[in-house]
Amino acid sequence: MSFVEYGDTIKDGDTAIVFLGHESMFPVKVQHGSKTQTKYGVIRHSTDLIGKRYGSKVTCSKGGWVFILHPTPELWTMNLPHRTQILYSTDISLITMMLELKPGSIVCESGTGSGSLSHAIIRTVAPTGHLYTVEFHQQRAEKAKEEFQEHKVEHLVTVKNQDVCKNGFGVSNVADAVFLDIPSPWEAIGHAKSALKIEGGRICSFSPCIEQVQRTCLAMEEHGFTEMNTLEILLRVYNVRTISLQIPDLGKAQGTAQFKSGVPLKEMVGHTGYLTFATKSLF
Ligand SMILES: C[S@@+](CC[C@H](N)C(=O)[O-])C[C@H]1O[C@@H](n2cnc3c(N)ncnc32)[C@H](O)[C@@H]1O
Repeated sequence: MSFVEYGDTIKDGDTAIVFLGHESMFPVKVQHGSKTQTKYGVIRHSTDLIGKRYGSKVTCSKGGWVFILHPTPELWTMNLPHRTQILYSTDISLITMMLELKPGSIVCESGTGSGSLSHAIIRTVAPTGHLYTVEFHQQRAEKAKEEFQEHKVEHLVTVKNQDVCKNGFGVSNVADAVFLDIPSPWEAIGHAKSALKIEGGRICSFSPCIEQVQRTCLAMEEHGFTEMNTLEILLRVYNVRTISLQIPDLGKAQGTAQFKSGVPLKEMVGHTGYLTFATKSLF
């Protein structure tokens, strides 16, 4: 198993996703001799997991069953241990598209945080690209490194434990794209410009507050970035329901009829943050 290559069977040392339902799943580190408790009973790694195919239905000790899924960056985002606020797949998908990331891209990111975005970037730029990710909190940087090793993507990522606003990304003129998710991104715009390729590239900064966006835009302008654009993405989820409606009284039919209808959820995830994109141009 690796987060960038699909493996058919579950192996000792893999990170697998135990899927109990859409609202209930968790990651598990597969280890010979280990056991995992679920509400359906125990899963014994040696007999129930190792050697089974990913996607298998596994019966737990109390007779209930779960699916064991191959990890993906999307599942990891939904299940990872939170050490910070994280970016979710809705924002990540826009970031990936607007930064024009693809296999082979070189990307700089700060801060690493819980590694949610990092895993998605790594999967996109594999097998020939690279992510340079900078995190000034020592334990977070170390934990991220450890997870990248466990997920067998360490050859695609370099973790640096330093302050990006003071020391930058540790690389010059190599990046196709730079992503910032830090409280004062305007202090890192100069370093982002130096990390980007001489001939140009894309930058994105994520900030929850509009005042941060204003300062970041001013800094981007000062450093000659162009095509500046700030977007906010809101996800509106619809439930498909069967509803009953009164039949209009046109003289014949009476009563109610049943229809399928798409009904938006009463509550939706609100503002996460503003995404400011810009281009480093040669001129
Ligand atoms: C909100 S989290 C990033 C979450 C990440 N995007 C994810 O999806 O998991 C922000 C991180 O930036 C780090 N950070 C803040 N300022 C920094 C700086 N100047 N240099 C490096 N890291 C910084 C924090 O320690 C924190 O871990």
